Amino acid sequence: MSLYTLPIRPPYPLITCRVSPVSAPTTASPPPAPPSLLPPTTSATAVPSLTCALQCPHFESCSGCTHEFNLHRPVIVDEASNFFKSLGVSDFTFDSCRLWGWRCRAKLAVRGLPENPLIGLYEEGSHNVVDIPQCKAHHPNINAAVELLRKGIKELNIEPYDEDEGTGDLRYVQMAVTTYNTALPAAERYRNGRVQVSLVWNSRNEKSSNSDKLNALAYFLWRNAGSRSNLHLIHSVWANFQTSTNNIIFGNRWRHLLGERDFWEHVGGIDMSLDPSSFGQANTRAFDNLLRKLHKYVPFGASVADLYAGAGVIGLSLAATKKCRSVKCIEINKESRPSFEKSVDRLPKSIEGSISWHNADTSIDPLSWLVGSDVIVVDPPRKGLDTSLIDALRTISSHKVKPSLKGSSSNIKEEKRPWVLRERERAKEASVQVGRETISEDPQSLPETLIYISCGWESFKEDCKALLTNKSWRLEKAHGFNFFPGTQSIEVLAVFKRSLKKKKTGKKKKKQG
Ligand SMILES: C[S@@+](CC[C@H](N)C(=O)[O-])C[C@H]1O[C@@H](n2cnc3c(N)ncnc32)[C@H](O)[C@@H]1O
Repeated sequence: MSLYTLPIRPPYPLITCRVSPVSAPTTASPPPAPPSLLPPTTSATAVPSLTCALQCPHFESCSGCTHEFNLHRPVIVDEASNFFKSLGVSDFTFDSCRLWGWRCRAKLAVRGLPENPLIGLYEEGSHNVVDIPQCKAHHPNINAAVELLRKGIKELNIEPYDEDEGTGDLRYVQMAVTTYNTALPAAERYRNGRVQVSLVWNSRNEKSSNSDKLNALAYFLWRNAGSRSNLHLIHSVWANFQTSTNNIIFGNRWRHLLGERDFWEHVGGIDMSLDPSSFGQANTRAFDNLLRKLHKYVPFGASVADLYAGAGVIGLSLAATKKCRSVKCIEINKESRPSFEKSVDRLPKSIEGSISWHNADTSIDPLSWLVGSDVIVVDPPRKGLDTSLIDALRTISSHKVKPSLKGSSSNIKEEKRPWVLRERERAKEASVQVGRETISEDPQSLPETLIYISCGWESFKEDCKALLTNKSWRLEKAHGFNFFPGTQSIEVLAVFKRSLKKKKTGKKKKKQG
């Protein structure tokens, strides 16, 4: 196959259908369904479910999607709506977002043989890899890049990884699409996204014996679809080195091989740099919708703590759009730091507040991150909030914050635990401060707003109940976003307000009359 015939255009139109508040879509037109995939019915009543049907040939063999119909409204939306209603929030909204071609970031296993590589996801409950060349969730250019990779593996005799033997060259590939291209009209950017390819190579480093093959594969991709080719599909090629026999996809060593080093995306009103080693949201457009909704709940000039921050996209987006007095981002993965630093450099120069990023574990000494901020944003992994953070949030109202002589620290019980002191010291050393530290936050203030962004519905429900049971917080708003169409997962944005204790005045009520 000639490379110039690779499908860079989506086989189906990219459609967004928006539903808010919870109701059926009215404007979506479906992708043309391959006849063989249509359910055996022609009745008019079947039309609504087909309107938003997945129509993917890999459905059922691949574990990526679990639901074929009504992509615009996962069943869990009803449950979420009822859950929030039971907690007093009856105006839960759900944004259906883009239904096909939404995944801009995919990690795919590479198995099989050089002449017949399998590039895809594991079959449910097994380690058998299913090839998914026509995945309907992937941005179409991820599928195009996968086809090019497959061709390279065959031509260059690259050995896919053999899990049982621990042998082979290529273990996984991460494909991430950037739609940041200011040379194109805005309406064309998504469709013309370019792919950053990260090859997870089964060797310790770039000097290992199979590194010639790695370079040959990288050059193959670049020669055929890099910036000098007619088909500029590949943004860059990276290598990650991993020899461990566990299930962890990435090793610690990353090398940029070809193409642009920096990968930019425009979300939440800012330009954001994302190295392949940093966490990035898979559904870029839906994330942008969520960020724009989130902005509404943060007052201008607020002090914000962004916990589980990754490269700090939420915090930086708030710093730029809400002119925050201070923003501190807390993240456990040190690899996210360079992306944060590059993104800060692109913020408008007019931003005057203090911005910092801390390489720290939020579960250790969480109170120290909460005090001094007006708004806390948490965006934990699927397992939800760390117990120590929930405890700190639940008891925060009872912490007495007295003015200290230096005015620089709160009077929360003097810390003596050595591991906490060590973590504080380490986090201090590994932090990045931008802007004026002196105008930062009011060390006496306690947060009044908690914004919880969740990708794990079950853990969210537990955390939500835990926050509400002792009445330290009340739920004010909740919104859902279709981050993962084809699955039963949704992303939730929930806004909590801290219940302020009523002061006892000591005055007796005057008797009437
Ligand atoms: C769902 S991601 C969100 C990242 C970021 N908010 C974004 O949207 O790009 C969760 C992040 O939490 C980080 N994380 C996990 N456990 C953590 C912990 N105990 N302390 C701090 N960060 C943690 C992960 O490394 C990951 O970057």
